Amino acid sequence: MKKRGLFISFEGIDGAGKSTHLGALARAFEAQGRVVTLTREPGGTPLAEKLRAIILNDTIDSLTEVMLVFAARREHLQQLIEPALARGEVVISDRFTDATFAYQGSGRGYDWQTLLYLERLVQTVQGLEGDFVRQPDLTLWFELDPEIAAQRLAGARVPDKFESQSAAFFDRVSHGYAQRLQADPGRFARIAADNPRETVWLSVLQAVQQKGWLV
Ligand SMILES: Nc1ncnc2c1ncn2[C@@H]1O[C@H](COP(=O)(O)OP(=O)(O)O)[C@@H](O)[C@H]1O
Ligand SMILES: Cc1cn([C@H]2C[C@H](O)[C@@H](COP(=O)(O)OP(=O)(O)O)O2)c(=O)[nH]c1=O
Repeated sequence: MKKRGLFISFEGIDGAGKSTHLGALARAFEAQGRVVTLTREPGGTPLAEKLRAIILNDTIDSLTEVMLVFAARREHLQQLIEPALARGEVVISDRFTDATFAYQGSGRGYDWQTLLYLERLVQTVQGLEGDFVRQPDLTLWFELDPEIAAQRLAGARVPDKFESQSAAFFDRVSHGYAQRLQADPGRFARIAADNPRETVWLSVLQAVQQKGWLV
């Protein structure tokens, strides 16, 4: 029998440790016989990757940025995520829509209500029982003090447009994630990302096991 598709997103401020564990989670699912699509936002398709390059590197007005992010998401959903879920795969995405609320909404101060409207518009997809708004089945929120994240990133890689933002910006981004969790607590698992890598990995595994998706 075909397995039900699963959609998992990784969220948190830059440097929180998401990329460190994405591949390991994919391998854990593959070891238990699941087909995994590993992807990221902005990006995941050729067009969305082109938009990513603009979003991450160009200085653009905040509404333009929001629309590019959502355009990339629509393309990503339609071309990659929905087909993979329909095939019964596990889709693991390095960021999804919560990042828009955290970065464009709380970080940059873009109007939250407009983001909610665009989210509904862009993420409405067709299901067997009618249209619904696609959200991840589980969002792993890597929670880390912005000061620690900045220390980890210093020297690790050349910062892009967002990574070079101030600690105050990332404080606001963290509050944005907290607000998203409050609005839909059942979808989130909080990962204490200030722990050593091995402990963080066990928290990731435990969150997925608690859902009954891995043994
Ligand atoms: N638990 C941890 N403790 C210390 N350093 C870490 C930990 N997890 C990741 N790192 C390091 O911190 C940096 C940022 O991690 P990364 O996974 O790239 O974060 P993100 O994908 O969330 O931006 C990398 O240099 C990584 O090796
Ligand atoms: C998905 C998304 C990402 N972003 C930002 C957050 C990150 O700083 C950046 C790219 O994320 P990420 O892939 O985590 O960066 P890296 O490859 O350097 O680890 O895009 C937004 O501002 N809004 C969004 O909706």
